[in-house]
Amino acid sequence: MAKVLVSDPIDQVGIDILSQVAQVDVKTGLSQEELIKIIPDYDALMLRSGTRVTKEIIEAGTGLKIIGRAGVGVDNIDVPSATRQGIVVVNSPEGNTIAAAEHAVAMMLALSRHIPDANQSICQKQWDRKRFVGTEVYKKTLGVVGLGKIGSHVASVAKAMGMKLLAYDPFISKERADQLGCTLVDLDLLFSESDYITLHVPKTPETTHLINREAIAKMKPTIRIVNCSRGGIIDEDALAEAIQDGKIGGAALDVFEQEPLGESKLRGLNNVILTPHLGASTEEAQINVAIDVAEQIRDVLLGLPARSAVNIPGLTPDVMEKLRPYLQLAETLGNLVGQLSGGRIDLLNVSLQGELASNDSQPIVVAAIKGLLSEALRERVNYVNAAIEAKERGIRVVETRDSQISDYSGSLHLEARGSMGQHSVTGVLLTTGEIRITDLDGFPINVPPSNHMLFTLHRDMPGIIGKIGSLLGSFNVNIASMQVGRKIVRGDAVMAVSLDDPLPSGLLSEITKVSGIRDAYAVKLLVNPSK
Ligand SMILES: NC(=O)c1ccc[n+]([C@@H]2O[C@H](COP(=O)([O-])OP(=O)(O)OC[C@H]3O[C@@H](n4cnc5c(N)ncnc54)[C@H](O)[C@@H]3O)[C@@H](O)[C@H]2O)c1
Ligand SMILES: O=C(O)[C@H](O)COP(=O)(O)O
Repeated sequence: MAKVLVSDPIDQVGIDILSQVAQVDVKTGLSQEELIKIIPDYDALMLRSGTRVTKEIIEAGTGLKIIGRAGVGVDNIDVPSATRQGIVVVNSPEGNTIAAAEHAVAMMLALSRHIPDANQSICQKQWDRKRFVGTEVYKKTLGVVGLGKIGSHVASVAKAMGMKLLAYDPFISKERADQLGCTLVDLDLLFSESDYITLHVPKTPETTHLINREAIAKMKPTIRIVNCSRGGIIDEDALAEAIQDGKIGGAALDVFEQEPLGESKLRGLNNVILTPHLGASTEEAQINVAIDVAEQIRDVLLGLPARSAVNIPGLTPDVMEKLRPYLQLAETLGNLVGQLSGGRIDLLNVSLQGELASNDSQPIVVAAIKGLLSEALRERVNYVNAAIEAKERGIRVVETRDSQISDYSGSLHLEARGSMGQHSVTGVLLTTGEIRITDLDGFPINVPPSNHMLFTLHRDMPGIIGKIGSLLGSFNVNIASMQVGRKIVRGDAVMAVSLDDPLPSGLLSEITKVSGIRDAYAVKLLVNPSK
């Protein structure tokens, strides 16, 4: 039975889903060393933002197939290392959107009406109404930085409260901003015109310290800043200084450069509200993310695709069902062209022809690369790391589509070029789902792939087929089927022979010595025996 480690608190509903297919161990608060020690035992890891999944943990997790983040941000996971190791990383992109957006709105209103300070004062038995006169958000300008899922919801709620909306998001269309009632502006204008700023961007090199001394200098002295996105988007020292110097009106932060928050100048300042990364902490959001991620872990452990993988294209089960035979076709052809080419490959051309050209090509291209590399990398290559392995090996992958080309309803053509020359193969799927190899190096053939195959390039002349047959017979190798493809009579031809047995060592070189044989290739393909 598969084993899943849950290293942060997640809702029981997630544990129940995982328990259908795996032994689930919940061990929270582990140190890096403890995690490194136990992770080799597990097939899957499920976590929130509390666990840092470093390169060392990933390298120790030799059995890991999937890491599931019960939330949005995967910045606590070394995704490139997971990808290199072929581990799928999944998250829940929408499960906590509403929770985080509502927290941002709550922070904005709490800042405006001094709610935490007023609460503290009344708890200290004071009745101070003068000190806590607030401001209304109605008719004030809110600058939304990042108009994605959370930013959009905040914008809609703010609109309903009568706020004017400015937005900065270089990746969002004017139409989308218009739909939300936001005016898209540049950052400088957003800084100078806003009464409130709310941040909803991922942490990237561009967004790190987006709110710094220079940015603060452009803002109104009454500005209130809310950050419920990621720590580090605000320069916390610059912010604390600006609050102390009265250069801004206030700030509410849910996320911090270091979490848990250590020594910080922000603690205890007037007009500053701090919460311990509570954006996603609602009952509803925790149920949503736990179900979303646990289901994906369960599916991957059962060999099904994940719907929200961050390091491979997410495929819904119905799309996967449709694509599965094509992935098998692409992998088989990739494996075949890789073995024909041998040596170092520099270029793989993947051409989707006919009806196949209308499919989502990315998984098909990845399957072809996986097949190509499987000779060298065996089970180390999978759908997650195939593209990165190809890149690291200097293999340029070019994809073309032509809906006009195919003789069949849809075909896949692969061409590999490398240190030992160039080879091409074409294959199709029959209506039964079976694969046919329909072309090899430009010669038309029609053969199903089989576990043991022999291909020759030879001169089309009398007697050559008989000689190959006798040679195979003399080594006790049984022929299952044989076919010759040629373009002109007595020109060049290819022979595709399916064998019941592997080619014994030494036989291939005997075959190449037969007069008229230009080249011969022994190929092993992984073929489902039922097909
Ligand atoms: N506090 C919490 O508990 C909590 C909960 C959920 C999400 N989050 C965080 O909130 C943030 C937003 O999440 P989301 O689900 O809305 O993500 P999202 O991907 O839907 O939206 C992010 C938006 O930021 C925009 N963006 C990217 N780079 C930008 C840049 N340089 N300048 C301006 N805009 C830029 C993108 O175009 C996108 O529209 C993320 O950082 C996420 O990790 C925090
Ligand atoms: O990225 C997220 O989903 C939020 O930061 C929530 O993090 P959490 O799951 O640790 O609450």
